[in-house]
Amino acid sequence: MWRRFTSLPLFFSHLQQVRRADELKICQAFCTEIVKPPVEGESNSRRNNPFVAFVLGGPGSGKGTQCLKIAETFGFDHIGAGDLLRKEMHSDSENGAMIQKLMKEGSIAPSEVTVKLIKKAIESAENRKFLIDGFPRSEENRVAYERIIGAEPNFVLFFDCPEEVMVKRVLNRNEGRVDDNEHTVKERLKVYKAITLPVANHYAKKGKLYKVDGTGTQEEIFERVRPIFASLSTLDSASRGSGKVCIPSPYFTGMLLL
Ligand SMILES: Nc1ncnc2c1ncn2[C@@H]1O[C@H](COP(=O)(O)OP(=O)(O)OP(=O)(O)O)[C@@H](O)[C@H]1O
Ligand SMILES: O=c1ccn([C@@H]2O[C@H](COP(=O)(O)O)[C@@H](O)[C@H]2O)c(=O)[nH]1
Ligand SMILES: [Mg+2]
Repeated sequence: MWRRFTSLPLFFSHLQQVRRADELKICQAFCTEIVKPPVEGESNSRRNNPFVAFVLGGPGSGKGTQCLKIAETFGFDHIGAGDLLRKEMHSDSENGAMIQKLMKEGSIAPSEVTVKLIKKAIESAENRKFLIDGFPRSEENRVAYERIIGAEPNFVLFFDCPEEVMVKRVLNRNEGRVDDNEHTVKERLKVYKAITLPVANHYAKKGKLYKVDGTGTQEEIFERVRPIFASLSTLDSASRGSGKVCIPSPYFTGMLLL
């Protein structure tokens, strides 16, 4: 073995490499491995694979508010599924009336309509890092997205918030939304518990769900979110070339209780 090393420094550098490899294995055992976000100047194949974080939580849990902060701080594009549908509703689209009716009822639009709008938003963006806010709303949405886009999200951010807090926030929101009223919010909560929470559970089982306490001030919540995205940036530079990064698992809180 000594013959392989012509000098003592070379031998110690080999020992260091072995130690780093061992440390990496230990780190991987405690981490959720996700594909790292693309960086400028990368090869086309990596750039063509967008980095996607789904953002889920009940109505009024603060998804949109936090997405704006994440997008601004960490350079993501914010795609609000509900925003895309509202834009479609206010356009001359053939689906406008159907979307308005579903929104008023607190129901979910057909997957093909929503996924088509999301796909268009991803494809027309310069950026390759996306927050997809308020989607998927159902298992059917999830399956349609993964089939049409051809990939799972890199991870899922979930805002956990008590019902009474969410209802209060929705009823205080003053943006002229057709669904910001007591009747619709009650329907939306039913749909959320029955149809959307199973999607969050699906990703929790896969180790992709990061649950964040959605109570407190907007700033307090963002301080809980920040380390998740900060670890992506830090590990991105540390792992350049490997195509993978790890998010340390303290943020992973496992299954949601239904
Ligand atoms: N931490 C907070 N404390 C108090 N109000 C908040 C907080 N976060 C957001 N809000 C306000 O609550 C309302 C709902 O927030 P937001 O629109 O971000 O929720 P959402 O999860 O996107 O809801 P929806 O699913 O209905 O789109 C907004 O008026 C927002 O300004
Ligand atoms: O994937 C989606 C997202 C939204 N909707 C409909 O829009 C409203 C409002 O959505 P927000 O994300 O809260 O803005 C929602 O209640 C659904 O009716 C949808 O169908 N599919
Ligand atoms: Mg929203």
